[in-house]
Amino acid sequence: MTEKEQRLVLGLLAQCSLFQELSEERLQRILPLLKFRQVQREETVLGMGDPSDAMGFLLKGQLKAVAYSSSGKEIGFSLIRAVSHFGELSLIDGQPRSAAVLAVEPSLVAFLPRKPALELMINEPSVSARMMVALTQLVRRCNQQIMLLGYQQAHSRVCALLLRSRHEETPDGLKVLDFPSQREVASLTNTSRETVSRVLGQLQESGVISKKGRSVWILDLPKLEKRVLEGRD
Ligand SMILES: Nc1ncnc2c1ncn2[C@@H]1O[C@@H]2COP(=O)(O)O[C@H]2[C@H]1O
Repeated sequence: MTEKEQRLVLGLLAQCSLFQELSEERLQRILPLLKFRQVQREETVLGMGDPSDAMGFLLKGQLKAVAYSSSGKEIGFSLIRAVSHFGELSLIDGQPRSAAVLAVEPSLVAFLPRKPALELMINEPSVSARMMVALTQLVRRCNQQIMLLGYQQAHSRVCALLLRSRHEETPDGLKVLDFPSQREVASLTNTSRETVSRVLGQLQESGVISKKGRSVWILDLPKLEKRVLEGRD
């Protein structure tokens, strides 16, 4: 790796929430232990049930944690956005991988082998404290996902996902940040891509949202909340 590449990777690693309080010198010591992998869209990064040999860091791109039903249908657990860690669960409990991790788009990942990853967590209190926060957030997101999947109508599940997404106030309405592609929305809401397209179309027609390409704005928040509760389809 050239010096320029090293600086680039260090800058990306420093953005990972686990490393917010680590010195640059400590991060530099991690660098030579990392194994990098460029992955293509839909490529498997971690296999569900595989033994844990490393912890991953998503430096660029987007991944998703999924499982498959007995009929082979993809069940989306969560999207993983750069820069963040993944593959921490089997590292901590020593059990097989709890989900498959796939690339949503071309991505760059770095793997820290199991032994140094565990040493880092044990020897760096800030990393273990931040890992606890990350695990707490994971439980919260899982609770939200359980609530979302509990809605009988796909319409409500898609509306709930819209509500749960991060928003930003803009003059055009509440902009939904990082709204996933219709394929990923379908996987996260346990429905088909066609249904997602239909629901978004209906919401747009009734003035609840507006859409331009992949960008979505919420125009009528109370109505969207009502749609979740109504379970309309
Ligand atoms: N519900 C979930 N939400 C977010 N990430 C998950 C979820 N389930 C599993 N993962 C991630 O997918 C990874 C699969 O391998 P691990 O079990 O080692 O660690 C897991 C987490 O990093």
